[in-house]
Amino acid sequence: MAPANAITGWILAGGRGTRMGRVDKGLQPLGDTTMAGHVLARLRPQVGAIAINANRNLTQYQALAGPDVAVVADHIGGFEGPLAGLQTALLYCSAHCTAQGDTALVLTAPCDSPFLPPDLAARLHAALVANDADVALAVTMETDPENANAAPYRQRHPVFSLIRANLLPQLEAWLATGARRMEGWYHTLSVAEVLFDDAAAFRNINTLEELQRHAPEATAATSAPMATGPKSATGTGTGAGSGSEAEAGAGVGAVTATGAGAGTGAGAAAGNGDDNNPLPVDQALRLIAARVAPVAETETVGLCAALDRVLATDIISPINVPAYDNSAMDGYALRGADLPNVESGAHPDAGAVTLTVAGIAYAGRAFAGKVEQGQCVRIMTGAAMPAGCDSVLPQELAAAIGSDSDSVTIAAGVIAPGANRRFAGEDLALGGVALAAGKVLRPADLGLVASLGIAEVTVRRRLRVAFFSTGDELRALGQPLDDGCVYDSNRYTLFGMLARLGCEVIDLGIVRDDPVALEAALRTACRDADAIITSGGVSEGAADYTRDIMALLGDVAFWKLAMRPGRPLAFGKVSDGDASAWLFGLPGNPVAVMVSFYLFARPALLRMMGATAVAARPLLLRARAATAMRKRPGRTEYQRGIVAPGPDGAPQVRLTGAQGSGILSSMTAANCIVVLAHGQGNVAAGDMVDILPFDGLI
Ligand SMILES: Nc1nc2c(c(=O)[nH]1)N[C@H]1C(S)=C(S)[C@@H](COP(=O)(O)OP(=O)(O)OC[C@H]3O[C@@H](n4cnc5c(N)ncnc54)[C@H](O)[C@@H]3O)O[C@H]1N2
Ligand code: MOO
Ligand SMILES: [Mg+2]
Repeated sequence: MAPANAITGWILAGGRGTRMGRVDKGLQPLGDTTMAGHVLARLRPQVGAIAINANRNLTQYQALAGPDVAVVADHIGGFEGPLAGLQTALLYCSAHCTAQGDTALVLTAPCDSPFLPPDLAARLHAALVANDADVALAVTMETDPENANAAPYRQRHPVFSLIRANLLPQLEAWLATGARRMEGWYHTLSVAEVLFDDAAAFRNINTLEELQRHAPEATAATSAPMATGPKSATGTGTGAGSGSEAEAGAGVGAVTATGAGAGTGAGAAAGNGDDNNPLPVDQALRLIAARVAPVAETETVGLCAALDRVLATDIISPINVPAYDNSAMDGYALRGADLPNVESGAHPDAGAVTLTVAGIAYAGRAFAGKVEQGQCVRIMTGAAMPAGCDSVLPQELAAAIGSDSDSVTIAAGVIAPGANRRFAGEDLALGGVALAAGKVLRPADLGLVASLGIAEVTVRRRLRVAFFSTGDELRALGQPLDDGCVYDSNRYTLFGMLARLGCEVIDLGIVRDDPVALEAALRTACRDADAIITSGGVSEGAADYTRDIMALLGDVAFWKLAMRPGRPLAFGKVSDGDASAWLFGLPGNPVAVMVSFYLFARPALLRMMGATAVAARPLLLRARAATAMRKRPGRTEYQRGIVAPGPDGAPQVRLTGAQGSGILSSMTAANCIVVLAHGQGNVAAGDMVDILPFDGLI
């Protein structure tokens, strides 16, 4: 078979188009066709077959490409980036390509690179064969446009690669760790780099402005004859990633960290989540945060019912609060210009003035007249400032009050002009954002909304979370405790943690280590819930079917995390027909289930509830260690602690005693978790450590 025939051209058009305002990039007009149209035209002569990998507007792509081109959506949903696109390519190839086994090859090209070289396939193929590599990818020499004197550097373009289709199992294993960057996976393969002279051929178009600018050139390019001719390949190596959006937007690494409690500290090595390379906590947090999204549905509820719910839309203040300038004190409203001049005399009485009381202003009953020079008004806290007045003398600061309360004497320097006056709108300004969407409504927020005269608010619907315990050894309350059995405590801890978060809970009970029962429970949970929390069965036990069934029903990664407790964790999406739910498979040990919940499930559930990233992040504080603490570097440890004021009044923390992950009493005794960072070693008494206080967390 001629090399070109063994190659399936795979146009990566499944991105979100984030940098272009979320438009479907491939369908953006460019010259005489669309961006994907150019890529198609340039790839077609180079390959045996061609397919477009798109996640939106599949019909339009089909119309653009014609009937001989397959249009294929990602196998895993959620716009997971080019590596998911590549997985789809390899799956597609195993089912549809004429070539199979060693000879089947996929050539990827992003839909936003309309100037790709006409000899891309030929040169990558020559290098792949010459080096007996898994992948051949394009490299260019680039110079820094900001610094003409800087040395040129090698730029790898992983989205322009020729890859063996039989690498599907390796790719799937890699994806199962949650990793999504093309370059990351390529580091595990043998890669041949091919240096192309024409760096401009790999330009990708990221903005509408660039699209317009390149239009004339693009039109010319499609009609130009295609040059061919392989050049020599260079060996394997590493380099920087391509600037293509397809790659940049793909990796979960592009998502900002979610947070506290991660504590990887300096020197956290990148792990992929297996036994030998446990995944650092912050990486797992990022992987999870990159996938979950808030539920879309909202509801409008009365103010009291909104407590602990998540605000769905900004609350814009319909009024100024306070609505009018008013007094902060009971006393005398006056004109600042009438105050005695501090400089006017050495004798304390020298600068005193006496003002005539012209009337009285109550909260809710304003003084209607105008205050003239030399006058003041007796005023109560909250009463509107009388016209002409800008300052209030608290009554206890008056030097003297006339016998009929008809005058008040003020000494020099007692108050400054403008004192004790509250301005209209100083709390909340008319038209301003009083509360922003994503706020978890607390008592102060209810009060603030009420101060605006607003009786109802729009909140996200409650999150529905199903949960169950797994394990044949578990007994429900009320059952006799047979030999070798334990009462199911995790379901009660989970109930408490979920209820505190304000979730609608669906308790699916204890599920035996039986594939049929586990599958039924997961399918039910998928249909009824947004998220599923299970405990147990995520480690390696011989009797555990949990992992197999989770994997069967969804795209679930089983990680080993660099943390203790809570080392094993399953996370992913399980589906039943159209229904799907995010699954958090927490470890069975009773402390591990809680730590994993607070660390991973809680922030993700809060994000799904619509809370802002900041609200979802647990708060870490510092406290002094009262005693030494043993700690092994290379994993984050979550020890149970009791924090209290030390001899100097500053927070001081001691451990609760035995820290085994089965010792639930360590959690009940604790009022905080001591978070010992990934890189940290033993802690000496007196060292400062991070703590996660339970108040606010649980
Ligand atoms: N060979 C290895 N063994 C284990 C590893 C490992 O990495 N390699 N990890 C250990 C760690 S760490 C944990 S944590 C556990 C997690 O195991 P599973 O998630 O598979 O949980 P189970 O085996 O089902 O149960 C563990 C433990 O917890 C008790 N349990 C479970 N559910 C409940 C419940 N609802 N209420 C009360 N107690 C429960 C269960 O009886 C076990 O004692 O794996 C280690 N092993
Ligand atoms: O997660 Mo396990 O609890 O570390 O013992
Ligand atoms: Mg187990």
